[in-house]
Amino acid sequence: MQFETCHIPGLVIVTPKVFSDSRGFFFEAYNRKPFEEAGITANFVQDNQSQSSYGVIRGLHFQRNPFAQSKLVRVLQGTILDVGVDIREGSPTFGQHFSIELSAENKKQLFLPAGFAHGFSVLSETAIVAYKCDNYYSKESEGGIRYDDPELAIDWKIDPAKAIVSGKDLELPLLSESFANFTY
Ligand SMILES: Cc1cn([C@H]2C[C@H](O)[C@@H](COP(=O)(O)OP(=O)(O)O[C@H]3O[C@@H](C)C(=O)[C@@H](O)[C@H]3O)O2)c(=O)[nH]c1=O
Repeated sequence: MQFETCHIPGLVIVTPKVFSDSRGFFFEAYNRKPFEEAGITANFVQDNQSQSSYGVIRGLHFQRNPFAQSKLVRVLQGTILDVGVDIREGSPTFGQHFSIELSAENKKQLFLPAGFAHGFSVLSETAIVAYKCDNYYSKESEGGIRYDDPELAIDWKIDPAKAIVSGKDLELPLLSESFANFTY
C-alpha cells in the first residue's frame, strides 16, 4: 500500500498493492494498520455507494461539526475525477482544490480529512463510487459549494453542456457566500 501527499496537506492518495494471478486480482482496499502508520486514524462508521452516468457531477459537499466527515473514496466501476476543496478555517491552502482520476482500473483512493468539500464528475459511461465516512450522515449538518464557482475554477473534465447536476446542488452557495469572513 502506497500513501502519497499532494500540495494540500491532509489529502492522501492511496494506491493498494495488487496481487494478480490467473484468476484475476486481489487487493486490500482498507487495512487499519498501514493507514494508521500513514497517519490516517479515522474511525470509519459508514460505507456509501452511488452509481452515476457520464457527465454527472455530485458535490461539492461537506457536513458541519459535530458531524464533519473524513472520507476514503474509491471507484468500483468506471472512472471519475475526484475533487477535494480545502475549507479549513485558517488553512494556508483554504479555497484551493486537488483533483485526481480514480478508476476501477487504477484502483487509487483519495482520503479527505474533515474540513474538505468533496465532489466528483463521471468520466466514463457509468461509474460506481464507494466511500467510507468516519461520521454518520446528518441531513441537518449538510453544507455545500457550487461545483462551478468561478473562484474555485475547477476543471471537471466534462463537456459543460453535458453536466448532470441535482437541483439541490444547483442551489448551493458560492464559496464566498458560505465563508464570507475569509479574506485571501
Ligand atoms: C449522503 C447520504 C444521502 N442519503 C440520502 C439523502 C437523499 O435522499 C439521497 C441522495 O442524497 P444526495 O443527493 O445528497 O447524494 P449525493 O449527491 O451522492 O451526496 C454525496 O455526494 C458526495 C460527493 C459526497 O461527498 C457525499 O458525502 C454525499 O454528500 O440519499 C442518505 O440516506 N445517507 C447519506 O449518507
